[in-house]
Amino acid sequence: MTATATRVLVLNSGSSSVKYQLLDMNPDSGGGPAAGTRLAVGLVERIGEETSLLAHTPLATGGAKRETEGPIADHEAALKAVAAELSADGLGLDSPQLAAIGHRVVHGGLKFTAPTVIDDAVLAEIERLVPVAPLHNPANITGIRTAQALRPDLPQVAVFDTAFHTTMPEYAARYAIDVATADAHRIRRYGFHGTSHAYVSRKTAELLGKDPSEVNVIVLHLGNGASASAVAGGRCVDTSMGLTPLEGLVMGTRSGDIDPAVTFHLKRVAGMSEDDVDVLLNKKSGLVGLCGDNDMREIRRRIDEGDERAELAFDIYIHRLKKYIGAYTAVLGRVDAVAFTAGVGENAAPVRAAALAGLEEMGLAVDADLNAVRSGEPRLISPEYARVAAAVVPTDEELEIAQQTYALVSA
Ligand SMILES: Nc1ncnc2c1ncn2[C@@H]1O[C@H](COP(=O)(O)OP(=O)(O)O)[C@@H](O)[C@H]1O
Ligand SMILES: CC(=O)OP(=O)(O)O
Ligand SMILES: [Mg+2]
Repeated sequence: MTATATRVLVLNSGSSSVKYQLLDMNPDSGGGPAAGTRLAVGLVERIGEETSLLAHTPLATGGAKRETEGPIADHEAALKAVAAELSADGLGLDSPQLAAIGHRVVHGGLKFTAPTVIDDAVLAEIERLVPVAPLHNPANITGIRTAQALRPDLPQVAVFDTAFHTTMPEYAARYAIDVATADAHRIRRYGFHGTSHAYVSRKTAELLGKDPSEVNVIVLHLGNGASASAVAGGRCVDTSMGLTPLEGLVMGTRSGDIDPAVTFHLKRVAGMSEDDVDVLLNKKSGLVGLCGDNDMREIRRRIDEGDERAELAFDIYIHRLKKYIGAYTAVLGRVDAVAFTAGVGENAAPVRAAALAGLEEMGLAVDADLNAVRSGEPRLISPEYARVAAAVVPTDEELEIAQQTYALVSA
């Protein structure tokens, strides 16, 4: 790495999307903590469909957002299209200012508890974990391989969703199943979205004017994938996702918690195959399974029109969320704040209002005016009298990945 190489490209490859940001980590910082100035941001959606969309905004040049629609077959093609967009703005991957590429990797198992420079052995381990993150790790691997091919000389860093959760106590991480079987197959609760839970719990402490070590926070990361975590003094003590990102909350297309006997029943009685059940629970369940839509905007629109299926889906989603708020209040003993984040948590005021409704005895309340505010900034939505703060705290997985990546390669 040269002294002038202060930029980091972050790739957050999801099952059908890639989010990316190019950041400068050291804009004349005079040795202070790497801030992270965004030079370009973008998103490729609906990869593998006819109507893929690449939206790219070159912030460094002050250029407007450019949207390109048309089929993008796979993650490799998506990354090459992103590289071409960056080049068009003079921000190409060939830049000597690029210090590293940081990758979100969803499953890191037990081995990876910190950001890691990727070599063949690391890549092999991420590959070994594909069966426990089938929607995510393959996309992450393609992202890494494509980036390596474009810039073989650069450090590629993996930042794992699971890392933040490795502090969970054994009694929260273990399933109550035969210990020998669990250990032989490394079956335990790993938890995901950790980069977001870490970032948001820290930002929530900041919003309260406290040090992270002083506060207990329940973080509700509600995106398409969704998870809750209980964070005590900056350390994760429980989280809702498990061996895979299927456990826990009701999600866009995933069932979340379910009696495992449902799967035996589907195979023995309904005649479904292992793969059928996998697809059912991961892709055809959750909100989409309940009402045909996984986008909360569309669900709210349908409810406003009196659609009962959409309303029931919403109620099931909220009921599960409430159960986790209650459970994590008990786990933490004292809660200082409940923080909503990610696409639904940051934007859907009715979800926040419904999730906290009736929890006054637990010290929780929502101020309707504050809850209606739209802003990209962390903000309180609880009235002053509430014993527990409720907040909207926008997540920034890409910034967190960039900071962790830069800290590792510039050390
Ligand atoms: N304005 C909005 N109102 C309600 N829900 C929204 C809004 N914008 C986005 N969402 C929800 O956020 C989801 C995407 O969240 P996001 O955190 O980007 O998910 P992911 O990273 O899993 O793709 C959408 O599926 C939609 O349900
Ligand atoms: C782990 C996980 O569920 O990620 P996402 O929300 O990006 O699907
Ligand atoms: Mg996400």
